[in-house]
Amino acid sequence: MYGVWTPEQVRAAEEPVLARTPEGALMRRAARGVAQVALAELARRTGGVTGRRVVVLTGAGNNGGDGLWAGYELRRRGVAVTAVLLSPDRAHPAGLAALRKQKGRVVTAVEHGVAAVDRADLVLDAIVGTGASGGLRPEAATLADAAATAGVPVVAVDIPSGVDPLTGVPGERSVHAAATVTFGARKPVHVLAAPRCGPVTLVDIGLGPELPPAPVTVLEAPDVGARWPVPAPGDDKYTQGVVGVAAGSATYPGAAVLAAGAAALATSGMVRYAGSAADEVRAAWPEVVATDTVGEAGRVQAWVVGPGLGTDDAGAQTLADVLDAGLPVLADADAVTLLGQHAELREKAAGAPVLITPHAGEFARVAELSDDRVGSTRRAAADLGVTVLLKGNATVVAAPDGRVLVHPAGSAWLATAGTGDVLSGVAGALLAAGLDPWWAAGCAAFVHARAAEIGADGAPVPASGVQRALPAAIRAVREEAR
Ligand SMILES: NC(=O)C1=CN([C@@H]2O[C@H](COP(=O)(O)OP(=O)(O)OC[C@H]3O[C@@H](n4cnc5c(N)ncnc54)[C@H](O)[C@@H]3O)[C@@H](O)[C@H]2O)[C@@H](O)CC1
Ligand SMILES: [K+]
Repeated sequence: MYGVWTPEQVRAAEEPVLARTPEGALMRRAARGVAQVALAELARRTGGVTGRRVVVLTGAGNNGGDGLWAGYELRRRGVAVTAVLLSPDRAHPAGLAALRKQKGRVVTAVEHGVAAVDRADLVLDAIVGTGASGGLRPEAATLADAAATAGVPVVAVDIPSGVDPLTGVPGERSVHAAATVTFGARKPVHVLAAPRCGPVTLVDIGLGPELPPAPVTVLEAPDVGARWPVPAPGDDKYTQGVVGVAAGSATYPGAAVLAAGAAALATSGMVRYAGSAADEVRAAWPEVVATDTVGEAGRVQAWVVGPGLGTDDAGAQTLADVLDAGLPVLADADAVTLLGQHAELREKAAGAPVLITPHAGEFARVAELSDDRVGSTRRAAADLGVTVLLKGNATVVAAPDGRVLVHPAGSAWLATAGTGDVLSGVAGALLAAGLDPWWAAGCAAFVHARAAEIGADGAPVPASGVQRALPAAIRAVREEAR
């Protein structure tokens, strides 16, 4: 796992390091890291570096300074470098002088910049970094658009300009980077808007000892694989955790089949099903023990409740029964809507080991959702007293105690009907196996996204295909944990 820090925290950590290092040393180190990635990209894409053309889109602040110093490093390796100054009188003086001394070309008129971009092999986006506010201004946007139109790859310095460093929300016009080089610590944009950043390289500038505990964690395959519950020699079907699924209806049996099947594939304990889709569940998954009501279901260690449940009185009663059982509960879909509608259900859930898994629309029924998805999820978890998993291309998970993780999906194949039901089955099975809700949510989100990639393999995959790929995904993360 690795951490992500806010731009404000990174700035605060930089201060003491800047104070004890010679002037400009940090920026030089950052710039060398940028140049290294740029050289590797040039070599990979064009087969060489000497004589290749790189354009540095240069803003007014230190991000522009990084770009100019990177341009200087590239000149020293024989690259033809053109810097386009967006604020000529505020360009970083030392960086500009260094580039000029190495005979780098410097232009200020946007049309000259566009012409240079059109002919470039690579563009460095040093327009704006963590000092950003809002989307790109018109001149910068014209240059970024020129790179996109000409198909010239962009390496972003620190962050893709025009994308909010804290929330990852792109402004009206912003940079699409093929790769990003960041300094000192990863920032939220790198995981919340991962597709905008491309692969992120982290350059060490010595901030480590000055950084506070990471406010956001990102899980990696070994973290998930090492925690995935598998049977030990002394286990039987009960000791590994029995998960109950109260989902689906005669009208929507699919949700029940997807959730119960996913639970059966996720862990090797036992799955019980309670609801009016019992026949369909039994037909698809003969190993699931199906009954018509929660009361008849028998003992379980956790409940999955909500997908296809309905939001009528019967649905509310089922959710109340499940919450009254005092076991870990995964509440999804209609169960989230019901929580939004009934204060007494929210009271039952508060402080209990409950995990809710809303998409943005469902989230808005239980809490306020702003552009700051991490902040909104953290607040919702604290206010509701439950662990919250906010779905999206980047999944955000927050526990009431303040722990937050983000899982960037890596692909968008999960954007299809029914995948949420699969996720709820997996997360519920992990709750039944004894994982705490935050870990259950994080591990489920990870394996779910991996299953989508495996199931899709380059072509759209339906939810049942994601479900089928769960064993391969679990196998892969367990393998990586070895
Ligand atoms: N503090 C340090 O010593 C280090 C800073 N580093 C770099 O410094 C950056 C932060 O530098 P700054 O604080 O100077 O801020 P930035 O360079 O990110 O941006 C500030 C400037 O950009 C302009 N600006 C803001 N929003 C804009 C927008 N939407 N479009 C166009 N221009 C916009 C502002 O007018 C301001 O002059 C980091 O991202 C990183 O690249 C690195 O060199 C590492 C060391
Ligand atoms: K940038």
